[in-house]
Amino acid sequence: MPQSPASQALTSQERQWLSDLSELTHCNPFEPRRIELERAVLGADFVPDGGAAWSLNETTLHDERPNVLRINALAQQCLDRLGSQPERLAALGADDAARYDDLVTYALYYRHLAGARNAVLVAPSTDAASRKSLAKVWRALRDDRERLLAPIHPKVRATLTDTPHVFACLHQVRRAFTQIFDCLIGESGPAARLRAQVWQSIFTHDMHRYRRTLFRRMGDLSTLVTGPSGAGKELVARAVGLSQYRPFDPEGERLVSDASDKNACEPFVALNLSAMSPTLIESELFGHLRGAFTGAVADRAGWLDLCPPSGAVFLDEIGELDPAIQVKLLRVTQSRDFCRLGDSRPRRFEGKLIAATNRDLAAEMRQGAFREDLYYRLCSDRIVVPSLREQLDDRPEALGGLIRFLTRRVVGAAGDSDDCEAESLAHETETWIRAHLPADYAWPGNTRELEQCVRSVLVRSEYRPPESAAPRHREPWLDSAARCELTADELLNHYCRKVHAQQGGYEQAARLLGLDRRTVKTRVEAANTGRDD
Ligand SMILES: Nc1ncnc2c1ncn2[C@@H]1O[C@H](COP(=O)(O)OP(=O)(O)OP(=O)(O)O)[C@@H](O)[C@H]1O
Repeated sequence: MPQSPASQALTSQERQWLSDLSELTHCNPFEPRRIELERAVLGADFVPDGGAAWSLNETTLHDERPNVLRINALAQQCLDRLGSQPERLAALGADDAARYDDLVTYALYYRHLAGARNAVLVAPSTDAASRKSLAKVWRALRDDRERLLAPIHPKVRATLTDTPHVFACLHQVRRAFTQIFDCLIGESGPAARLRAQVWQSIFTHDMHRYRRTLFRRMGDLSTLVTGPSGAGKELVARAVGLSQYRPFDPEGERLVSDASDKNACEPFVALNLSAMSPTLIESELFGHLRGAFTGAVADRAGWLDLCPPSGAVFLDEIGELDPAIQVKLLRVTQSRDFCRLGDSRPRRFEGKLIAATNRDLAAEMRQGAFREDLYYRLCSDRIVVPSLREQLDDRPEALGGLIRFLTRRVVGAAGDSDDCEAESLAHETETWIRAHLPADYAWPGNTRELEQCVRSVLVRSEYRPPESAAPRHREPWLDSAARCELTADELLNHYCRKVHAQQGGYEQAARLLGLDRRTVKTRVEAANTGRDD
């Protein structure tokens, strides 16, 4: 068997390039580091595309980004070159073989799993037709991988990951990417950081370790999603829940524990605790035996029972949970055990628990309204969802992108004429908002409110904000200006920021202010860094 360090099969340049590509395949695609790795892999071929991290916009789909297309082409060239020299592959040591395997995995992901046409593969419930497509993709990927790895020395090849696990991981990556990239939209810094947090909650910060061992254990960690109402907590929970690892069974050519498994429910079940009585919550979660309470006419399995190992139960508004049920839930988070109402036989919860709240759970805990031990069980993996206001403070232009996304959803854009309809509604809504709402409007209902605003403009050509949102806070810098406490520079910085927020872009603000775009940007950034209001 060839020894790792002695292997001369790769030149040092090739080894470095493969190492960079390997890092790229294992990094969080929503962190700025991903862009740096693209730059390292592409060298002079890298094209700056303006983004600090991947985000959805109307023109670029993730697998159509120019840098991704270039990396794909380079990966294919490298595969062709090494493939035409099997004697070099036969001489690879274990470390180099692992690097080469990452190249193969990368190329096969883009060949077989990425791309809009394969969206059917990642749908949560799998019908017969999509199972057939999945089996077809599996066979193609397996055969390609076998062929590409065949020249490697058998003993070295045995150290590489087995193909079903590779396929299961790639499928999971595809599902997670779709859930995060396509559903959690927003071009601001806080929205980008949210996507990165969600990816990390699924795969942790170390994808190597995740693929080696953690993929089996993530269900043991509960996730807590916090943030204001309507900001997208359920969307985040859904993204995490639907992106859990599902092993692949090569015999049955299917992902294990899919919705067709006996007794298993859908992989993501959401319960809104604030809308249910304590008895109903217990019965829904834990299940009950016949006669356990008035109205329990038959035995019933709870969602904790029905949830498949790769699924998730989402408890919305966890802050409202009755103290007696908190105790039972604590047991589930500690030992995964629970009993049905009226039963003493312990049962096991196999899935993942995700909870959300818009309350300050730490404060509730200090006041004794929420159990401390349960709080600490839940908060090891916490995702904080930013408010819409935070997103717009960071980047006022993000409003346009969000409106376009929501109008497409409202109009249901599917073809060219629907697209035009959505575009015109988006324009109408944005114009209305900029003309009628203050630039610093608080959006107390967050993205949900923005969606309502889109609908309202569609129906009534106007939007009436809730009364509670009407009183606006007065920006402190205006008071400082009235007291003549600001320097001319500070005054101009704040004024530029206000105009920029109202106009929604640097270009427009520069026109109105009679300044050049760069000056406006510098002054807005100076006002933001000062953060004195
Ligand atoms: N980042 C986002 N991208 C796309 N849509 C979003 C985003 N955030 C929120 N939405 C949309 O806003 C609405 C409210 O989202 P969601 O129900 O997830 O909020 P929530 O924080 O769970 O609210 P609540 O606290 O009231 O339960 C949904 O229609 C959702 O699709």
